[in-house]
Amino acid sequence: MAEKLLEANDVSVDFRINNEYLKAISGINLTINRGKVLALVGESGSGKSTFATSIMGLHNPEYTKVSGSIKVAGKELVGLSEKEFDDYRGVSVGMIFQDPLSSLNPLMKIGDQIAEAITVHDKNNPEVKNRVRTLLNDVGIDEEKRVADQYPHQLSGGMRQRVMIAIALANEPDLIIADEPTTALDAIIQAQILELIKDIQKKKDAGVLLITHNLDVVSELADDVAVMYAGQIVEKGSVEQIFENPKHPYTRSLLKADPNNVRPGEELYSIPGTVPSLAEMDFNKDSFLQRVPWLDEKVVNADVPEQMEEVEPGHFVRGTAWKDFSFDDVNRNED
Ligand SMILES: Nc1ncnc2c1ncn2[C@@H]1O[C@H](COP(=O)(O)OP(=O)(O)OP(=O)(O)O)[C@@H](O)[C@H]1O
Ligand code: NI
Repeated sequence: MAEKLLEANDVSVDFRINNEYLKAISGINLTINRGKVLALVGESGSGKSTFATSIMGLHNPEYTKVSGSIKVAGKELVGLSEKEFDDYRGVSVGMIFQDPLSSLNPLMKIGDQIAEAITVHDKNNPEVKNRVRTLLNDVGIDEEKRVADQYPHQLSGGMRQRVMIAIALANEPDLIIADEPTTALDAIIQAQILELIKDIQKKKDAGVLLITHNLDVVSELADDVAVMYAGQIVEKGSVEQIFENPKHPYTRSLLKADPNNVRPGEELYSIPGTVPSLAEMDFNKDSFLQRVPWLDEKVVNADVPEQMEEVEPGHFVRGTAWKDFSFDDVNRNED
């Protein structure tokens, strides 16, 4: 049996807004095995970061409720105190954020920040300096001595992201979460950083949760894909299943709207409508159907079975409306 590094079962997150709790994600079931990359995709506002943040224990408990079960390397995280989360964070799981500049301390030298990430958990380690250099080397920085003495603003965006990755790796976590790790970088640097994440993942045999809007990146890096819409997983499976045999109309729409697929001279398809706000969400329905203009109201408003349907081994789809869809339907006009 493959070792499960992440097991999320029936995970929900509610945010308190104006004294009322609103659900942002609901019923999330996802697993990542050792050595595997799971890509989480979906439009802006679908709940991807809300899920990632719950694994890191970074939601403010004063206005956030996380329920269900999230196990990392077998350890239950839901219900941990902040102190317990502090001991866990960075040790079993490391996170790479989109914007390194806002996550790094502007007043602290790079070497000291990496050392801090190590020493938080092993304060008297005499080898810290060496370890910092090794980490910088691991993320492809050759001039590790010079870089260790610099401040974040003295580095390029790509270098800063490498430093962030070094920090995420400081304690050799089994699980790495990368939330849009390359969005702020230009194309060449993006490719280098992704290559780096892939190398590290292979070398450490880590599990990776990769959140990205770039489906090319997904097809290159991911083993499995989960598609999120309006706070729920609407489809999941292997990367081949999702790309070659997409079932849910949302998955099909996302693939069709992929800018990597647009041919020269062709206009890029954009999905009509928008992702619902938290107040508008209905977790008993297949929310995406509201954005399919030609669908019958009865179909749109039908309640959806709680369990996803397994359409082929390991390939799961939410709801039933997809059964009536052909691939061309995504394209269909109202007439
Ligand atoms: N702390 C919060 N308080 C209230 N609402 C929140 C909070 N964080 C996120 N939300 C809401 O939850 C929903 C999901 O947001 P989330 O950031 O998880 O989406 P996302 O899929 O990561 O989007 P993006 O691709 O833009 O990063 C959105 O409607 C967002 O406004
Ligand atoms: Ni996000």
